[in-house]
Amino acid sequence: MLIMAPSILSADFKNLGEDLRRIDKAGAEYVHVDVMDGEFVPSISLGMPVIKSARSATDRVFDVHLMVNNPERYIDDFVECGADLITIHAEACNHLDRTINQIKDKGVKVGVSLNPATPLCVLDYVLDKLDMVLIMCVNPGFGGQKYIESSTRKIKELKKMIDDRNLETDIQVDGGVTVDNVRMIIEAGANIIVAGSSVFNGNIEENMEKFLAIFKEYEK
Ligand SMILES: O=C(CO)[C@@H](O)[C@H](O)COP(=O)(O)O
Ligand SMILES: [Fe+2]
Repeated sequence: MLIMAPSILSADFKNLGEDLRRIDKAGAEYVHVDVMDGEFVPSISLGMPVIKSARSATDRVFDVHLMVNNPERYIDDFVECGADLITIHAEACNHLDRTINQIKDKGVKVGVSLNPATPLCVLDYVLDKLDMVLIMCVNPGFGGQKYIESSTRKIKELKKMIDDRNLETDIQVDGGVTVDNVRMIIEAGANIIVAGSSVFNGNIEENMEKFLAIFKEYEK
C-alpha cells in the first residue's frame, strides 16, 4: 500500500494546527516531522514543545525524522512526545545497532535513514531489525531541494535487498519528491512518500489529491 507522509517542515507554522487538520482530511496517513539540530545538518527546525503540541492535533502516524547527531540522547523524549515511528541517520550514530535496539525497546517503530552518498551496505547487519529504511533523495537540512537522480537506483537496489531476504521493510523516500517524479520513485520500489513543498506550497487539498490520484494508478 502506498502511503502519503507530508513533511510539516513546509507547513505554515503560525497555523500548524490548521495545516495538520487539512492534510489529515485530505488523506495523509503519516505526519512527517523533521527534527534538525544545527550540527548533523546546518539548520535547526523544531523541538519537543512543538512536537508535543502538534501530536495532540492529529491522530495520524507520527513519523519523526531525526537529523540529529547521537540521537540516543533524545529517544525517550521523542517517545514521550508521542512519536509512533522514529528514524535515525546511520551517519549520526556511533553505535547504530544499539540505538536501533533502544528505539525498539521503547515499543515504537524504527527507521534508519541514509544520506545520498551513504551506501546501502551499512544496513547489511541491521536490516532485519528495521520497520523502515528512509532513502534521502536530497542532502538533508532543507525543504524545497531538487531530487538527486542517483536515488532511483538506490531505491531499486534496496528493494531487491529487502525482497531477497523475504523482509517486509517499508521504503520511505524523502526530498525533492513531486507529482512529476513520484511514479518513477514508486516504480523503483518506494511505498512511503514524503513530500513537503509539493504538498504545502499552493493549495494543500489539490496537491494531496494529485498525489493520491497517482497512488490509485498502482492499486491492484
Ligand atoms: O528531511 C527533509 C529535509 O532534510 C525533508 O523531510 C524535507 O522537508 C522534504 O522537503 P521537500 O524536498 O519535499 O520540499
Ligand atoms: Fe524528512
